[in-house]
Amino acid sequence: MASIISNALGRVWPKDIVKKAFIGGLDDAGKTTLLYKLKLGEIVITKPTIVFNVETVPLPTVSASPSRPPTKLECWDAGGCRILPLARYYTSGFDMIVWMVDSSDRKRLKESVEALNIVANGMNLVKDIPILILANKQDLPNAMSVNDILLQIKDTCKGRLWNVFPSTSFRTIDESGIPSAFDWLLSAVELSSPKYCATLQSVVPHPPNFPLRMNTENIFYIFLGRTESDSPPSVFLRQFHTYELPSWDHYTQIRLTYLLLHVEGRQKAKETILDGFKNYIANSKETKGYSFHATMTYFWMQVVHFGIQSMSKPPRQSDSHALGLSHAKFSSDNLSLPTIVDCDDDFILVDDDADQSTTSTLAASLEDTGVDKTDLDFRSFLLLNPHVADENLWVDYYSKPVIMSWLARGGFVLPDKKNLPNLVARERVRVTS
Ligand SMILES: Nc1nc2c(ncn2[C@@H]2O[C@H](COP(=O)(O)OP(=O)(O)OP(=O)(O)O)[C@@H](O)[C@H]2O)c(=O)[nH]1
Ligand SMILES: [Mg+2]
Repeated sequence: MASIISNALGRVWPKDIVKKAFIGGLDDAGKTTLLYKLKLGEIVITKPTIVFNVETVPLPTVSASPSRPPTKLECWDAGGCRILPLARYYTSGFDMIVWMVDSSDRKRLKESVEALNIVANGMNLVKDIPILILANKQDLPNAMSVNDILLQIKDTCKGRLWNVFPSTSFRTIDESGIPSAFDWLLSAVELSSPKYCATLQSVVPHPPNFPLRMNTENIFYIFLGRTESDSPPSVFLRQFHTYELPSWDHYTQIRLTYLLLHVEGRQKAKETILDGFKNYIANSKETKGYSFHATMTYFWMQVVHFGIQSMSKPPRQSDSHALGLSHAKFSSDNLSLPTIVDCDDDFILVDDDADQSTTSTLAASLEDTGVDKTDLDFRSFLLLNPHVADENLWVDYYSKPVIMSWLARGGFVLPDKKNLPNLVARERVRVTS
């Protein structure tokens, strides 16, 4: 009887989901302060933690997020001084790692990265779980930027889902950067779980540098729905080459851009996308009323590429196999963070991809396997980059007269409002005082 009542109550008031987080970092990084900020909503006076503080706290979320199943975090706040050498004995059964860096302590960044390396890579138990790096104490004037920290840490996190977010406990929760960071982390945890397809409704990350415009959320859900009935990548790419895609809308162009960047690497894909889109519009029956726009095409290529790089994770091996791709092509090296070069078309993220096989070869090889019915990585990409659903994203970068000019249509024109999204732009994601 008791169980019937508890089941019925469970349906009306679903039980909280509890995820387990390992909160690590050097001593003095601000781990305990964060823990009690989450627990009590205020700053407490801390002493160096000897072993662990363990508290279950409500998940801080971005207020604009649609409702997730109620989620709590069981946080294991590890003492930076004494526990890190012993961390390997404790880090089992965790769903995520939160790594805190004191952004104001430039001298100890290397030490922090080395400690993270021990925790993240020194033990099998946490090999696949996502890592959120909090660039903490952003309220201090000399704080290092997210980008400084990201560039130091990227090799340590290679091959897994990770991201760096700015944070401070010395602001209100809404202004602390913490909700966006944990939104990303929970999405990453869900994406790491084999069950994530069933919980899509609960995952709408909001990367802090791309706030969602009104209506984008609805379009985003439509996009997610479309991934379920998408043709396999091989068929889709073949249709692109034979000018037979069923539609030529924003979704189609984003998916094409995503697949081509993934498959060919940025340098080769740049050509395929610019020339290919131009030819497609000229030759397809579905493109009446469209004209090729070089700057817009380039703009979206940059946004999608930035999104792929921000995911910082190669497709799961099983997906690569399902897609009929060689593991070498999708090795984590290929998707490591890019180098940033300053060249004549703004700051560009560059992949030095050695493998430059053509898309049509890929389409053929994918088709040979006959097993590429899933397109999970594009779904993952959408989940972590919902802003790509916003067809008007260019408005933040270009004024209308510039983007509508003949010059911009015929060739690439730099934005007149702000730089194109790139790793450098992440620096601006700072907590303002
Ligand atoms: N300015 C600033 N100070 C912070 C912030 N977070 C924590 N602190 C301060 O940093 C110091 C260390 O904070 P703790 O939370 O004890 O650091 P911890 O990482 O738990 O340190 P251990 O327990 O020794 O590993 C304290 O003086 C905090 O008040 C922040 O966001 N901004
Ligand atoms: Mg502590």
